[in-house]
Amino acid sequence: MLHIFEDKAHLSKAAAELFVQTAREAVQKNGRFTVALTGGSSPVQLYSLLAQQPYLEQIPWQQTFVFWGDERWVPLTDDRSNAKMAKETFLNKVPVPQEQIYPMWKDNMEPEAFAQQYEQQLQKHFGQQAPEFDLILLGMGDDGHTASLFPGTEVLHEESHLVQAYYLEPQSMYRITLTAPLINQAKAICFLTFGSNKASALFEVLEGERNPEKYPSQLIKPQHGKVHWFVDENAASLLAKKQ
Ligand SMILES: O=C(O)[C@H](O)[C@@H](O)[C@H](O)[C@H](O)COP(=O)(O)O
Repeated sequence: MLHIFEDKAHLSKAAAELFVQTAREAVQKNGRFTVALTGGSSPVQLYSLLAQQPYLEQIPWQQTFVFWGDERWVPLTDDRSNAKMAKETFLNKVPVPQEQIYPMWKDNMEPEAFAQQYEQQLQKHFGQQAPEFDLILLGMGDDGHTASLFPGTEVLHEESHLVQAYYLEPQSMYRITLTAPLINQAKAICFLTFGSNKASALFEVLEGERNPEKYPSQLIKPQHGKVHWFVDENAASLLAKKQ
């Protein structure tokens, strides 16, 4: 479902409302809310809103469990860390129990072994139930990547694992990512996409020919859940169908 907003401020406010509503419904139904966060610059405004009223008091923080959609394999003190950014913008300011926050990093561990451990943590969290996140937030790069699902990478074909680590040659670093089959089990997914630099990729992903190898965001098609594209007018400028 496509939602076009005037600008980043309106988009972020609507995303905060979606976060609140999804969290409250999940807790009402299942007693807890499980979310995967995105990194990058797109969610910064949303995250700071979540730590402010009225959202702060509307979110059931005690029942919230926080995972990440992807991460750069860097320590939690590194400025490139998605976990560091989320902690600074909201997690350190809200009453979510520390032990319910699962950053994608552990000192003195290899990324591949860590990815396996993260997968086990997810399996433990979901127990007998299918690993369905209540909400996964995603960004999209101007090359059409999402999470750490980059064009032309092996991980795009992963079918058996929930989490993968791999070396991303062009960036000379390891990345950890939830895989597309896991993301697609989510009950709700929300892409945060704004700026004219995203317009061309957004057009290709939503209205272009199917080519997920080149535009990995096309892989994101939830089996049972909903996908919300929260975009601003600049990002939507090349779309023919505006709703
Ligand atoms: O950076 C990350 O952690 C994510 O891997 C990545 O998928 C991100 O969401 C997009 O690159 C969009 O980034 P921006 O929000 O900075 O445009």
